[in-house]
Amino acid sequence: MSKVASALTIAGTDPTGGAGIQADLKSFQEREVYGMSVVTSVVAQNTFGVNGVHHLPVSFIEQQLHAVFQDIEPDAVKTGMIATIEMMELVASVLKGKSTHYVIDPVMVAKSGDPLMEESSRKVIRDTLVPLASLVTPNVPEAEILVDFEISSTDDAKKAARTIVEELGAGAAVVKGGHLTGEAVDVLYDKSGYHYFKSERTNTKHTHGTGCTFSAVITAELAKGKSMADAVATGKAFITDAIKYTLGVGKGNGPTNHWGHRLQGLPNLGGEKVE
Ligand SMILES: Nc1ncnc2c1ncn2[C@@H]1O[C@H](COP(=O)(O)OP(=O)(O)OP(=O)(O)O)[C@@H](O)[C@H]1O
Ligand SMILES: Cc1ncc(COP(=O)(O)O)c(N)n1
Repeated sequence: MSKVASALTIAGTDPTGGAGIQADLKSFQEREVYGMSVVTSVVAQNTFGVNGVHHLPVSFIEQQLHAVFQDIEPDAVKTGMIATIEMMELVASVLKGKSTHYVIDPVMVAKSGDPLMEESSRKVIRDTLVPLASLVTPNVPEAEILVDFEISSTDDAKKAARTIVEELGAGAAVVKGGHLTGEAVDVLYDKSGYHYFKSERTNTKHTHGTGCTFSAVITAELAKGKSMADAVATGKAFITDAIKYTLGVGKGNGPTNHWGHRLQGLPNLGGEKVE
């Protein structure tokens, strides 16, 4: 019997299921990868915003990581919300020297504007975790913090992606264009050069958890042995449909539709296309 690919997410929670660990596990499942999760912070949030954050003790995060790695070696790992320097150092110590694919979604601030990473940790992620990553997936504000310059165009995003690889030491970087205007263009830079992933911009407020889902799908594809460019292409196609076929769940900025990719041509299965 061939072994199913497995992926581990190390991240914070969203009890309403649209972002964080919950979105990651749904994405792994949709891509037919066995999903595992280690919780860093329990977040009381919904589609309106964040009401409270409870960081787990670092020793308990370590115990969870030990439980996973003692038993099931994941084919790929992704980190999302890693709020404190101590948590970053722990994750770095566990992943250092491992050949497992490692995707960092450097979650800093939720779409609602609520902080998910301590201010003091924002630069530290550059030195502790970024050099260990196969791929870093910042949005524009996160990339600006990592590279220390302003990003207001796809050209700036190109420069940022290259800087994250050549100066900060990541294997690859994709700077997402969700926060820019015009078509939604994501720029990947890896050892083979630049790759562009473009889609129409859907006019919707229901984009809670887009970054989590995008990076989780990429992680799942890497776990299955896909190339970096193919994995990002699948992530982009998946998130485009997940945004396009809105679910109408939640009273605020709703979650994306993890079944969206199944709905192409079948718009009555539970998602409404945003026109
Ligand atoms: N309105 C939109 N229409 C189409 N694609 C979009 C839209 N907004 C974002 N995207 C795409 O969604 C993915 C995630 O990008 P985004 O910049 O929103 O990430 P993010 O800010 O980290 O997300 P989040 O913080 O909500 O998890 C990218 O592939 C981006 O191009
Ligand atoms: C635990 C956790 N991780 C990541 C996000 C980012 O998602 P968004 O920016 O869409 O709120 C979030 N809200 N919560």
